Formats: sequence, C-alpha cells, structure tokens
Amino acid sequence: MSPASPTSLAIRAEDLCKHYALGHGQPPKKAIDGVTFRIGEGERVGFIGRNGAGKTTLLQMLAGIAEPSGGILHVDGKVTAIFTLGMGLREDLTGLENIFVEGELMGRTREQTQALVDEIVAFAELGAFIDRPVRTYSTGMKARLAFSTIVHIEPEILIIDEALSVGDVKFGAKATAKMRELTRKGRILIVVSHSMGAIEDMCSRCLWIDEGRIRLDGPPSEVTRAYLDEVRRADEAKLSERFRHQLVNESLLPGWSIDAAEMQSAEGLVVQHVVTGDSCAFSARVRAPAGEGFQAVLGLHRLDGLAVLETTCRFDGQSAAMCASGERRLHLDFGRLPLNYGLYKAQLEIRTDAGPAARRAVLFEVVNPRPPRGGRPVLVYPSTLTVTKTS
Ligand SMILES: Nc1ncnc2c1ncn2[C@@H]1O[C@H](COP(=O)(O)OP(=O)(O)OP(=O)(O)O)[C@@H](O)[C@H]1O
Repeated sequence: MSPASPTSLAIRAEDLCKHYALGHGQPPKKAIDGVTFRIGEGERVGFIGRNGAGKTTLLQMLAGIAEPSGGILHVDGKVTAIFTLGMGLREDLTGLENIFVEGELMGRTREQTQALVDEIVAFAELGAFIDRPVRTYSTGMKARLAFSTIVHIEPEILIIDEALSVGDVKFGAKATAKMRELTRKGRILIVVSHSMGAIEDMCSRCLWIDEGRIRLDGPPSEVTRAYLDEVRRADEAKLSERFRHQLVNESLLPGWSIDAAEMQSAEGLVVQHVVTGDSCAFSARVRAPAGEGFQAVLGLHRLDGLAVLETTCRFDGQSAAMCASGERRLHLDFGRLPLNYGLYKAQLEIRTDAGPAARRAVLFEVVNPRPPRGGRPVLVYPSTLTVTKTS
C-alpha cells in the first residue's frame, strides 16, 4: 500500500495558543500559551510534562479536535489520533469488521485493507476472538486490536496519548518496534506519556511542556533527565516543608552547640542519599566549653518514627582529643548500612552531667541503586540538607 505523498509531512506551530474561558469575570485559563515548533518527516516526538501542563490540549489542536485561540498551526498530512486506545471500536461488530471500518475511515479501499488483515490479526494476538463481537473483548484485547489496525494501515501522522499500555511488556516492545518502522518510512509519530522510559525508548525528540509553554526541546535522554530533576526538586521543597520540624538544631546549655552535622560517603563526601548497603558515616562539629567532657548519643530513626539504632560515645574532658577552643569533630562510622529504601533522620544529642546540652538532626535518604525506569523518582529527599564540609 502506498499512502498519499508521505514526503511532505510536517507540523508547524507558531505562537500557538489555546485559552479556555472560565466565566464569572475570571481571566481565561491559558492551557497553551504561545508555543512555536516544527516537526518534520520521520520524527518520533514525545511530549512530557506535569498534570495539567497542556499536553492533551496541544495534541487535540494537532489532531484538529480543538480549535486554537491564536497563533498559526499548519499540519501537512492526515492525522490519526488515538486518545484512548480501543475507544473508537464498534462494540457490536466483530474484530474483523472493525478492521475494515477503520480502514475505510483511514481512506483505504476494501482490497487494500484485506491485504493487511492477516498481519493485523497476527500482530494483535487475538486468535479466534477476531470473529467475535468486540464487546466480548477485555480492555487489553481492544487496545491491541485498535493499535494493530492503526499502525498496519500506516497513518501519515500518528498521535498517541498515553496509549502505550497496550498490553504486556512483550506487546509493548513489539508496538515500539512497529512505530519505529513507521517513522523510518517518513511518517510522524507524536506520543504523550508520563513514562520517561517509554519516551526514551520510542522517541527521537522530546518536548517538555510546562504551564502551556515549551520548557525544553531536545534529545529524549536530556529532556527527560532535566524534567525528572525538576520534579525531584519540587518534591524536595514539599518534603522539606513537611519535615521541617524534624530538622532540630537546638542549643540547650550556654556554650554548647552543634555547629555542623552531615552524612558522609565512604570517600568522606557530604551526601544526602546513601545507596542501600553502602558505607556511610555521620559527622558533626560540636562546640563545648573548654575542658568539659560529654556523651554523644546518636539515634537513627526512619521518618515514620521507627527507631533503627542508638549509639553512645563518651568524650573525656581531659583527653588529648579535647582542643583548647572546645571545638571537636565527631565522626561515627555506620559501616555498610543495611537499611531499606526510605527517608531517615540521624539525630545527635550532646549530654552533660547537667543534662542535654545540644541537639541536631539531619535527614537523609536511602535509595535503590537500580530504580525502575521511567516515571517519577522513586524516592526524594529534602533540599534543606545542604551542608558544607568543614575541615
Ligand atoms: N475544556 C476545558 N475548560 C477549561 N480548562 C481546561 C479545559 N481543558 C483543559 N483545561 C485546563 O487546561 C490545562 C491543561 O490541560 P491538559 O489536559 O492539556 O493538560 P495535560 O498536560 O494533558 O495534563 P495530564 O497529564 O493530566 O493529562 C489544565 O489546567 C486544565 O485544567
């Protein structure tokens, strides 16, 4: 089959806007707020961004479902958009009948579709179900039929919104390979996904949409990394706000304080996250009246309150470790910490014969060395833990 002139496929948007009137004298919602880009033949473009960033609105304009409020949009080529895989299927028709209906909708003759039927059915892995009404199919089967039909009929510009959950992992890989094949033939593919892994696997370019604007446009690996960094930073800010009360730094007796506290890697670098099972240490600078001894009690808690360990060291006021200024460095080596993933608090309390003299806590995160690909970071940690190393 040779679809019409795939050589001139292109999408060009200039200062494109979509505003929604909210009524009641409220300013309109700028779902898309002046975006400019060009997508050419053979490009596989992923759109990423937070919920409500404007991805679906942009796709709807490209698909001709939503009317732009301003700017220029030129789409050269026939767009096939899949917003919910399987939605367009006619429930009372069989799978086979649906293939022919879709073929007709995509401008193919019955003969052209007929030539593809065996391939479509085999790809969709539907077996004998192909002759049964679609209403008897599971959601996954409907999605596989819709996807298989559309990609085999070879749309010129294919737009898919979060539709990669077409089946299991094996089918996902097959679907990705098929879409690559399409773009090798010059077709354009546009995908919206919250799965960074899917975007990296499928796309040759990635646009990060943020509050209706293009924040970044470039190679998927770079754009998804920048996006995930930002998601992480925003989560950190939220978390540090939430756990602010945990970050104790108290001086309880005159002349006593903990001037710095940090978690360190085996190499002595300040760290805010520790890979589970790796060596780490707690390091702190304690200011005490010269010549006075104390007890340092270090407690480790998971942030849900679970006590993990408590260890006590005694510092003799007369020992050589005591310097004239009364300042000393404590270094408590945890060795290889067998902690599970999560957020933890290490709190140091300095005790004297007169009672607790100072307290200080740091938060740190134990992370998974091999996080699952895609999506948001599995774990996050508060940004207020930035501490500078002192000599
Ligand atoms: N019909 C509408 N009327 C008013 N506001 C709308 C309408 N459709 C979308 N919006 C708003 O426009 C903004 C962009 O929505 P859109 O659905 O395009 O975001 P998205 O990036 O696709 O989000 P998600 O990842 O959650 O699907 C949101 O703030 C949304 O509330």
